[in-house]
Amino acid sequence: MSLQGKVALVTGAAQGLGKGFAEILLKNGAKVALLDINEAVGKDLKSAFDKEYGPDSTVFLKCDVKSDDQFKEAFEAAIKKFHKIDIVCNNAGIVDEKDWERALATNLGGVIRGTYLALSYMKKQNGGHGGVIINVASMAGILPLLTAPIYTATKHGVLGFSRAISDLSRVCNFGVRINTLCPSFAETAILSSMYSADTVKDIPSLQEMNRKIINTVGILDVSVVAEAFLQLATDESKNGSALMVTKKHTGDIPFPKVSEDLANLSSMLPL
Ligand SMILES: NC(=O)C1=CN([C@@H]2O[C@H](COP(=O)(O)OP(=O)(O)OC[C@H]3O[C@@H](n4cnc5c(N)ncnc54)[C@H](O)[C@@H]3O)[C@@H](O)[C@H]2O)C=CC1
Ligand SMILES: CCCCCC(=O)/C=C/C=C\C/C=C\C/C=C\CCCC(=O)O
Repeated sequence: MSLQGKVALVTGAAQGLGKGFAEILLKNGAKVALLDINEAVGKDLKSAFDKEYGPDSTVFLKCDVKSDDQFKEAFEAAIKKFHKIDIVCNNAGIVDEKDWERALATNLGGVIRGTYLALSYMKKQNGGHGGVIINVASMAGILPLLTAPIYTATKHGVLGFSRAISDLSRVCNFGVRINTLCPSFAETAILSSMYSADTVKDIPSLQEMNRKIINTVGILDVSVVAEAFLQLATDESKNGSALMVTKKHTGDIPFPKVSEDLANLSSMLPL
């Protein structure tokens, strides 16, 4: 699928991976609605993008993904500006092991809200013309990160929700592909939480353990994760994929698609 003339909406777009996703979309000819809770950083990024891609290629919309109202208003403002939406990336996420309800509402709640809103605008049954949703989980959606159990739970939730809703979208012919991105550690501000009291509380040995984990698995460049994101957006054979991105390998996690072949269900369960 060519991105020329397509319209995308990215949450948590002001910095880090979201900024990388927005930039690769712009480089490939899409227009992008940049949503973020951080207005100052988001507006600075919009100004930088204006110089490179022209002022009509992006819009910055202040939006907290924890708020139904703000999220809906942002979708409406994006459609008012660009007249349609083809691609939605639910990327905003935080680490907060102390206020676990905030972490859950942001990481999992934000993805669920964003996915339902995207479907309501894009699915064919509502008069939409289809599209693609990319939800950002993490390798911590597949493996446990012992220093961040709440974060791990939210990302397992993102992956589970995305797999189920993508099966539903496929079986019900919504015309919307839904894929999940599962990166390992990448070079962004969120990594500082690996060494902060919010994550490791007052157990210094866990900080050392985090250092060892990161030294062992390495840190990805944002551009590598952005290329993987681009695959999920443009490759129309990717529908219900969960793409893992590590220093060694980028590839689909080989989950079975049970909804397409219920006949193999019993062989997958210990019944
Ligand atoms: N950097 C990494 O090592 C990895 C990050 N991820 C995930 O990638 C996503 C992006 O993270 P990074 O770019 O690394 O972090 P980051 O901290 O650099 O960027 C996160 C962005 O989300 C925004 N944000 C936070 N709460 C928000 C809210 N309630 N509403 C709207 N925007 C909000 C922030 O203002 C910020 O611009 C997150 O979901 C994270 O869990 C996944 C795997 C690895
Ligand atoms: C709490 C900080 C979160 C940082 C962002 C993030 O989501 C990073 C996740 C990376 C991996 C998490 C999963 C398990 C950790 C253990 C081994 C990692 C093996 C992955 C690999 O690269 O081979």
